[in-house]
Amino acid sequence: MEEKVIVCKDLTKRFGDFYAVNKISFEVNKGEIFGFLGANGAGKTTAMRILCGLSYPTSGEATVAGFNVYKQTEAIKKNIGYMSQKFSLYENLTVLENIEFFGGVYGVPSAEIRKRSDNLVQKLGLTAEAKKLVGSLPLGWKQKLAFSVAIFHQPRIVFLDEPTGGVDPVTRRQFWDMIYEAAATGITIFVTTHYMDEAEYCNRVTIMVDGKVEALDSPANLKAQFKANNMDEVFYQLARGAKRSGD
Ligand SMILES: Nc1ncnc2c1ncn2[C@@H]1O[C@H](COP(=O)(O)OP(=O)(O)OP(=O)(O)O)[C@@H](O)[C@H]1O
Repeated sequence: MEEKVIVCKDLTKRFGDFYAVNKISFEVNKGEIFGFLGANGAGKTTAMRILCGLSYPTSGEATVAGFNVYKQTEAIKKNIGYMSQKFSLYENLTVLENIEFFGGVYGVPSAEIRKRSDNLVQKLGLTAEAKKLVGSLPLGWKQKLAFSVAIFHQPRIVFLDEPTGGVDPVTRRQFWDMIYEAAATGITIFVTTHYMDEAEYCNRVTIMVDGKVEALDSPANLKAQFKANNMDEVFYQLARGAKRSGD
């Protein structure tokens, strides 16, 4: 049987009488690339924050890497990586200093950090930039480095919140190669995106509308189910009925 690394059952988050996340249920398998889609305000960030151990649900159940989102948030944080377009690296530290800093935060021993960081800058083709400030790198490189840093401690799951926002298509493609490589090593990828071509790269995709999971399947099955040529059409069919407007 496939190992489930995220299990959610009727997970709900209420702010006053507003249901930001409304009884969502799904399971994510080990090594899976799980896309989490929805229009602005659908509830993706709220759900993701709960799964990262940063916020408590109002009701429902969830475990992440086997740990309970109500009682074991510290254990969850140790077993995940997180990256978002907004929260990235320290611009005023060099490439190597960022790797050292975040490696340390995530509890990787110093000798191991040194060993792995050399390999990493080499693999990224950043050897010449290793001692340059991250602020001086192009956005695409920053995002690739941020992803590498987010999985530096070899977490069970990495949460990516719109990781490729604003990045050009070629670099996005390279970014996805890195995602595939990480998934092949057994790291589970939980990713939100607004790019529908990226949805096609996921093993399975969830589409949230107004706090609820309206669809969950592989891109191929979703396209068949909605008689659509691409994920853009699937998304449009589901999201056009949304009550919550974007910001
Ligand atoms: N702390 C809060 N208090 C009240 N309402 C909130 C709070 N956090 C989020 N919301 C509301 O919950 C809804 C879902 O927000 P959320 O940020 O999870 O959506 P999202 O799907 O991540 O959207 P986006 O793509 O814009 O980030 C929104 O209507 C938002 O205004």
